[in-house]
Amino acid sequence: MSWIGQAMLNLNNWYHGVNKLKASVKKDSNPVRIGVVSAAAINFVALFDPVGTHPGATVVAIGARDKSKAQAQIDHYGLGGTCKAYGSYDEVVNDKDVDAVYIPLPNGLHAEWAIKAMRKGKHVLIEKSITSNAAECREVEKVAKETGKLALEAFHYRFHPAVHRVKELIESGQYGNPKEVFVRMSVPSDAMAKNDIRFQYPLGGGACLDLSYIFSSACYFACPTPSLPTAEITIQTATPRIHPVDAQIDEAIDATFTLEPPPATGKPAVKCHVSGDLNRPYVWGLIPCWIPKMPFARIELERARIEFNNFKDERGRLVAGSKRTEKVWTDGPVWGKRGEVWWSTYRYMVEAFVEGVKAREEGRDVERLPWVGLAESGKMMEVIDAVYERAGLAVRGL
Ligand SMILES: NC(=O)C1=CN([C@@H]2O[C@H](COP(=O)(O)OP(=O)(O)OC[C@H]3O[C@@H](n4cnc5c(N)ncnc54)[C@H](OP(=O)(O)O)[C@@H]3O)[C@@H](O)[C@H]2O)C=CC1
Ligand SMILES: O=C1OC[C@@H](O)[C@H](O)[C@H]1O
Repeated sequence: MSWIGQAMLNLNNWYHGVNKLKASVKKDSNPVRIGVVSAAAINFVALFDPVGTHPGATVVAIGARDKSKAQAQIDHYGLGGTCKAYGSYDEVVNDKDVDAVYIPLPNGLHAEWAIKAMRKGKHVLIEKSITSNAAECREVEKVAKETGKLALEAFHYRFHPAVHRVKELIESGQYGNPKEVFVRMSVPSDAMAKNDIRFQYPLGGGACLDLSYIFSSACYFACPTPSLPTAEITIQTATPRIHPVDAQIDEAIDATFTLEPPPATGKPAVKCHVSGDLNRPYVWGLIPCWIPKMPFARIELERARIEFNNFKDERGRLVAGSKRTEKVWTDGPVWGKRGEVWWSTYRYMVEAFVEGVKAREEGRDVERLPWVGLAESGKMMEVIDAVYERAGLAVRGL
């Protein structure tokens, strides 16, 4: 599945000449040294590519269950020289030359390895969904507090200036309060193997956890920041489409819920509708639906509608008010002056993570850094648990 993201990124990099630029990046004398647990398909897009243009970070170790797989990734992406291959995840979290660990494991293994890494003194960047369920997320939060380590869910879309601009338009009040939010995300038919990690219950499979952007973005747009962790969220409906070979797996999910911001915000409740599909059904049961559909968010306000196309991946896509289109690629209300037109959502995320790690190590506070706090990640896991319960499916990881 990650090959789609990789193809888009390669095109972007080719268009903007990013590969030449990577060759000329001079690393700082004290970069954040990142180790990776597993040779996951997403590693290039989410980490190797962004680190390639970041002077303050470097990838120093990859551990896979089979060492040759880690070595193959190092060779394939030209990380040799600075990056060690290990035949286990333990070796990565025990490596004293690793400052932070990126965790792109199946969702059901995130909590275990995030906790192990933090207990070994590492900061952690944890792929979405942060854990299998809310209880595990609370455990991650507890260990982050105990160890003083940073733990960040890799919700890359939240670091892009275009998303911040949409949020700014909503919160400015110029169009009134948000009333309804609709978010859709789907994957073309047959894009993933039948035994993909997303279709395995013991690994935390299912559309809710895999496409958790739909819950995260709907709630982010519906609730004034920073009150989301204390909003009242009530699931109205949750309709899964069950995977043909595993009755515990939601291959698709359609859910509605109301989000009531805390009374202190003075904001009214918002109706949310989210729809996620890991295997778009064949048209008339005959024709595979391979045409990519960009992730899409629509926010209905009292006096305008905002449509945000490709809200997840872009690179500054579009922000449309009632009758105009805005394109935002850099800077914005959260970053201030920062970024390049070719920075991916992941590049922005790595920018924030590295700055957060450096600040934590130096005992400094950072101002205005985009972030997804653990209280919010935990709240989203509560929503996903509740959707599973409402759908009559087991909460993952129990
Ligand atoms: N941010 C984004 O845009 C995206 C995020 N993701 C997230 O990244 C994570 C990984 O996804 P993706 O790269 O597509 O997945 P992959 O299947 O490519 O990678 C998962 C890795 O997990 C390891 N693993 C450990 N135990 C098991 C097991 N029992 N069965 C299978 N694999 C195991 C494997 O590591 P080893 O190398 O040791 O064999 C494998 O490389 C998920 O959390 C997913 O939600 C995925 C795609 C996009
Ligand atoms: O970006 C994504 O798109 C498709 C999903 O299966 C994947 O895990 C997700 O992060």
